[in-house]
Amino acid sequence: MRRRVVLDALWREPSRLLRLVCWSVAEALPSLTGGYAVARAVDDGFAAGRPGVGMAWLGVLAAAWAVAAVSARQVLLLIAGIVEPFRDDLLRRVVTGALRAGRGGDSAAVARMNHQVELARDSFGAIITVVRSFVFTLVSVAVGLSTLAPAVVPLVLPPVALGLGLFLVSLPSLARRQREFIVADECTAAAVAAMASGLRDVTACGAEERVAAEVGQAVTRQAASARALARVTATRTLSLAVGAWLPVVLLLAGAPWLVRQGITGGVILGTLTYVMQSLAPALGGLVQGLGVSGVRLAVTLERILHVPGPPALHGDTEPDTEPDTEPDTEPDGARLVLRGVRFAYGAAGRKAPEPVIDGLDLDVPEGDHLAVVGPSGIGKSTLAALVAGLLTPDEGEVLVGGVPAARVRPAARALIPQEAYVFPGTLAENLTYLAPGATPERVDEAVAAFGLTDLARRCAGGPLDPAELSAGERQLVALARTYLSPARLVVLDESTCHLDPVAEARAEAAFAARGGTLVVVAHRISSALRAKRVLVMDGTRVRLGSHEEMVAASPLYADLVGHWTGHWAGRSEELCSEGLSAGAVAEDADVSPGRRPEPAALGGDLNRLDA
Ligand SMILES: Nc1ncnc2c1ncn2[C@@H]1O[C@H](COP(=O)(O)OP(=O)(O)OP(=O)(O)O)[C@@H](O)[C@H]1O
Repeated sequence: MRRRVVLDALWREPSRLLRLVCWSVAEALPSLTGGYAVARAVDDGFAAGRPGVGMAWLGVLAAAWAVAAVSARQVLLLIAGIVEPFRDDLLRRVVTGALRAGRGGDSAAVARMNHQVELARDSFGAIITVVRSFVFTLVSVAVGLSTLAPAVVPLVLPPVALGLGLFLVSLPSLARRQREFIVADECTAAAVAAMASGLRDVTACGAEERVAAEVGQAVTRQAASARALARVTATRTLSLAVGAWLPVVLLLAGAPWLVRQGITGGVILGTLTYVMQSLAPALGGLVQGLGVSGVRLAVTLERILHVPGPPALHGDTEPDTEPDTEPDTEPDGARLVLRGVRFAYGAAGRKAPEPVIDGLDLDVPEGDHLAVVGPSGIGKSTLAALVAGLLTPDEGEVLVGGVPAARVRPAARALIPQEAYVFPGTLAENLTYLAPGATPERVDEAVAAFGLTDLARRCAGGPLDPAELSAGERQLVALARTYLSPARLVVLDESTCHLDPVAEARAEAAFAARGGTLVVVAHRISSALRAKRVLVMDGTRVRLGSHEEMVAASPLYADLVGHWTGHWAGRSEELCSEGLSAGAVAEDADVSPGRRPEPAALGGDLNRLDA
């Protein structure tokens, strides 16, 4: 397919090709006459004491260069006449393909392909130029040398043939490495572009480490392919050394022998001119041009024409690096199902790491309100990231509305991490970032529901300076933003940790009343009390049930509740004196039967209990 497209472009207008051959002959005149003119200028002119004759031969050379300059212009126009229709043909295929695939509106895909078409066009033009130049130069030099002195031909053409052969032998592996490098380069560019365009969301979701690891992987892969390419490029340098410089060495070393054969100094100088002025640059251009443009043309044509190629990077063991084009899917509701989920941090190939989550089954029906509790470092945030599709399980599956979490349309679910993200814009802009169509009434409702009225009054429609907001205010903005969003699955990963208990209760109540499925990684045990069900993570064991069931069934949970109770029993009086709602405090301080009061020493923060 690729070969046919290229040959079609070359043979589309045979008369143009013929004219190109003719002008190429004219352009190669300096290569044909250069060495001969120099030899004659020296032997018959300057060395023979006839500078006029010498200058006349140099004049012949100058005339050849003048003809070559005019011819170069014609050659350029003729090559453009071949290359531009080639480009049009490719572009037509791209646009037609996009329309047939029903991607007429995907202007970004067409623009990307258009860029590939431009690359293919430039590469094709470069290849025609260097191959044509090398062929005509080689033939011209061979003719010129044979005319000048057949005895020097064995010192020049065999090394050139050897160098050319070496290059052609190394070409497939050079092409493969070059291709790998281009693909790796594109992967890095794609990873960085995706990161840059989604920076705000990356920060908002707390996915910095994961994204940095992904981009880092792409950079490492590119560095490896660059090193591999550099190694093969050394072969290219060797072929240039043999083809372009060995004849020079042979001529200089063999000069005494040549002189004994009756070869004059002028002829040796003329032969050196042929080698250094014509052959070496032409061979260099060929090696460089085919090595870079040839491979680029093959790769871009492969993309444009959808020809399946060899594995993209580093042989068969490497993962496929083609961008994942599977579209995001709208989930059917917000039921959350985990089946046999196992997840461990650590790079493939290293010693198998301990799983953070192992064999987890969980069914959270739509509309449920689940609190996740457990000691610090047990895997609550990992579970939240799996549910939000930021991590993919090593085994098992995480389904949201029947769709694998990583494939769920981003707008359908939201994860709010501890570190809330507020950008420098107005409060309204921050709140409607995930819901651009939200009415002012809805925004006011969210402002009231999350206790942002004071902040709204303070900034009076002006821009927020995130650095001037307290950590709690930033969390309230992030919570209200998600509240307004269309997400049906909301995961709060300790995203209320900077709020006081009253504000936390108000925020969770707002989300519970909003509908959809709510998963709260609890920062305080009061979150668990408000939830319909509690998931207690204890090592890789988990228990699920109502608060009462968990108090009875899980010693760890009973222990956590006990610590919390003791703390808040001591804090309630203090909170009342700070002017907080007595009802809210009473709710927070409510002690259900079965909770063991403990001293206040550990405070209300669940994470202060170690596993
Ligand atoms: N990016 C990572 N790479 C390697 N290990 C990690 C990574 N993130 C977390 N871990 C490890 O996984 C385990 C679970 O971490 P996770 O953050 O899920 O716990 P957690 O229960 O949310 O803790 P906390 O309540 O303190 O936030 C910990 O041992 C942690 O060190």
